[in-house]
Amino acid sequence: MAKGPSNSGETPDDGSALGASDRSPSLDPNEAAIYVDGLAKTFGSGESAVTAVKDVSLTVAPGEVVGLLGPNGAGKTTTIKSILGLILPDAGTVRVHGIDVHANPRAAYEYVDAMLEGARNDYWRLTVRENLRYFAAIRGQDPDAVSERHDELLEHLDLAEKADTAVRDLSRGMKQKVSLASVLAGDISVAFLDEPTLGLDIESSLKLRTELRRLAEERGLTLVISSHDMDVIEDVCDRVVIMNDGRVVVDDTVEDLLAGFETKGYRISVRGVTDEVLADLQERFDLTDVQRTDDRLRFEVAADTETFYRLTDTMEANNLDVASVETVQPDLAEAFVEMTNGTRETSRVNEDGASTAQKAPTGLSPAGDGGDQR
Ligand SMILES: Nc1ncnc2c1ncn2[C@@H]1O[C@H](COP(=O)(O)OP(=O)(O)OP(=O)(O)O)[C@@H](O)[C@H]1O
Repeated sequence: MAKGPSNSGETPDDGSALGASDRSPSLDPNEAAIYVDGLAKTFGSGESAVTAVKDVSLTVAPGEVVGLLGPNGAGKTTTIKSILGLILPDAGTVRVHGIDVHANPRAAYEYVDAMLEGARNDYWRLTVRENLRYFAAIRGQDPDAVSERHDELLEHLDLAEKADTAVRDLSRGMKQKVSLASVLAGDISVAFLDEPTLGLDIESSLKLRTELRRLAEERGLTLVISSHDMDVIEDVCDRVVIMNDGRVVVDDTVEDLLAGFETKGYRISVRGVTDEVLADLQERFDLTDVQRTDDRLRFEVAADTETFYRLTDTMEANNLDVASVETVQPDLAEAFVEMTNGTRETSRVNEDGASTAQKAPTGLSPAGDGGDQR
């Protein structure tokens, strides 16, 4: 079993925060598996200073699976390394299961591990099982005492047959799974996984997603996953945190995030459209991907329900023959691009913050209640 919330007997010392923000995450620091409040970090000084993280607050409940996304340079790695105690922030509090990571790094380290850069953490000359034993041992566990759990892990990750093979002789996808198994071998309760499905074929990727959900649901493992594969995020994560320019710009369930896209799209195919009618439609509606073939016109249109009815009325009034209408659902990849390119992200945190917090099944707050993000 993954370790439960703080059993160290340590009482969080709220006064110890490094200039904690007045915008505190809603989950109690003792209840949260991960508690970050007002995190800030600038590298270098003077003209060459780079502010990597500006004022990041987030909480993750035990057993929750969160996707951490953002474009290059958004501040994800700095945030993760700060939670792991690898970077000392300029300001902010970071706790793992109630333990202040910077005041008590060794105690916090008992609970947390990370697979940050793919399959680099393993010893390629050792066999798969030897790697697991090694990583359990450096976490202070007797490898013989946990061998049954390791067998189970190997079984679930489809690595049992390769248990006695040297890691260097495995395929890239297999190495990736060994890397994950090594992180989990130490019986930690919080894991950061960077691109966990990289190099896996579809079947292995799907199996791994199922396994990650099982570990979260059955063992209460808390996971923070970053991936460029939005399908993985959609499949595995309860919640998505999107960072941009050193800040959290979205903190929401995948479902609510997509539901927030009021304007869905439609793909329409229609006959009998003259150039004049097309010009009129283009002036009145947001048509994209317009293609004409023979007598048929195909286009996409971004429209809420009301606009869609106005469009169908217009088409009817012009005696157009509608051949087909399909809805185009927004997906997470689209949402991500919009949230990190446009201005929408700031309004989402500011306007939706409170209501999202109520809707979220975990009862966690989104990215604080605005504060400096305004
Ligand atoms: N050690 C460092 N020294 C100087 N600048 C740094 C350092 N680490 C990160 N940065 C800068 O801080 C900003 C945030 O970087 P960070 O690595 O946290 O972003 P990221 O979201 O993880 O990006 P990526 O997806 O590219 O890994 C970037 O502008 C980066 O160049």
